[in-house]
Amino acid sequence: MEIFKYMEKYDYEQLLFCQDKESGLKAIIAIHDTTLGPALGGTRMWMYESEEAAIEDALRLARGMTYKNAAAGLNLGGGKTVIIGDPRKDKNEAMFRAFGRFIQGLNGRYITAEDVGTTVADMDIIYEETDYVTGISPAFGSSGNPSPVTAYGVYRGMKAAAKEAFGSDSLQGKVIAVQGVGNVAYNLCRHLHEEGAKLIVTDINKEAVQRVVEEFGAKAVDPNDIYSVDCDIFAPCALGGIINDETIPQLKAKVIAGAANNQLKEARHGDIIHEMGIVYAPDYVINAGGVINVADELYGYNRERAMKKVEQIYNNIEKVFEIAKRDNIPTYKAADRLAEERIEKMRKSRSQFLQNGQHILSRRRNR
Ligand SMILES: NC(=O)c1ccc[n+]([C@@H]2O[C@H](COP(=O)([O-])OP(=O)(O)OC[C@H]3O[C@@H](n4cnc5c(N)ncnc54)[C@H](O)[C@@H]3O)[C@@H](O)[C@H]2O)c1
Ligand SMILES: CC(C)C[C@H](N)C(=O)O
Repeated sequence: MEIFKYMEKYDYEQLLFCQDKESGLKAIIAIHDTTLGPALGGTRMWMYESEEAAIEDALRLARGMTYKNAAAGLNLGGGKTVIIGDPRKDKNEAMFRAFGRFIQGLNGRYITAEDVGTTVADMDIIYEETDYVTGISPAFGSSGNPSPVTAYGVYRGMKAAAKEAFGSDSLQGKVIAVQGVGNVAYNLCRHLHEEGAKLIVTDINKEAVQRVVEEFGAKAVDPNDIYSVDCDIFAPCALGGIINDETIPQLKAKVIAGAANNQLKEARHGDIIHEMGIVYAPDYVINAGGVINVADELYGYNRERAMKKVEQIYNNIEKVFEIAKRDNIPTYKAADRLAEERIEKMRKSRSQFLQNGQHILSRRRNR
């Protein structure tokens, strides 16, 4: 992989390799763009097949956070970390403390939080070494696990997408196929069940499936069958890349709205579903609830204020649909336009000189 060539292509600012032999830490921090503010994005721990795969994932996810934060209206740039290792076996306290010191060394250019393979307990350890971490325990006056809030945002965005497709945002009686019923989707299923939706679910984890079957009366299907079930809405909440050449011909849903990051395998798949008349709620707009919630910690966490912002995901999805119609483009491109327009406006206004510009985190210290 030609790293500088790749960084230049998507205009990345910085890529850092962090190594600590004693604890086994091998982390890669990617900072994509800090035009809007410090880069905020989670830390993923995963058993990557190669170092190249880890670098690619860090870079791709960091850029995704730039767009997610911009489209959500946050004054934050985009970054992400990947730690190479098995989250079930390779974690230890010294590793997260060493990682916390590396973050501290960046002096606020990057702020971390949870992602796949990391937990609130891990963030609490990082917090021993640095202030630049969010998603820490409520015991510290913080926001805790972002997943239930992400789920609420997906629920709100799904309602906006239903309104676009069916003329009403009510999900009562709608058949919704949910792929993956982990941390986010379990909570999503609860909201959908409470509104009277009918759930069809799948997961490779049988216990997770059993829980939603028992608690929410969901019908279970095999993982390979979820794409072709008769449903109104398909909610991908497990993996990326699941909207692809193999799955698209199977889809019967009129709406795609779910939590998973990077749902389109390639951009052209967004064009194909657009041509088919499927209403697609772009992933990084609908799943921004978690980052909106943790970002509120930077102002001194207030749950009510954070949830009000998460409610706005409904309006953000509507905005995407408006841009798509205005410019006659698919919704995934409209989402990019929403984010890029905001970044460009700020880039221009930032050319003004500002003496003693305060860092966003200084507000947290002064409260
Ligand atoms: N947690 C958050 O706040 C958050 C925020 C934004 C985006 N996301 C994205 O949402 C998705 C879900 O996140 P999560 O925190 O719920 O993760 P999770 O690991 O708790 O849940 C994912 C579930 O998908 C299942 N799964 C994996 N492969 C599958 C397959 N082939 N078929 C069916 N099920 C499969 C897993 O067994 C697991 O139960 C991820 O893509 C994540 O990146 C999460
Ligand atoms: C900051 C985190 C809550 C980000 C979350 N993992 C996401 O992908 O949006």
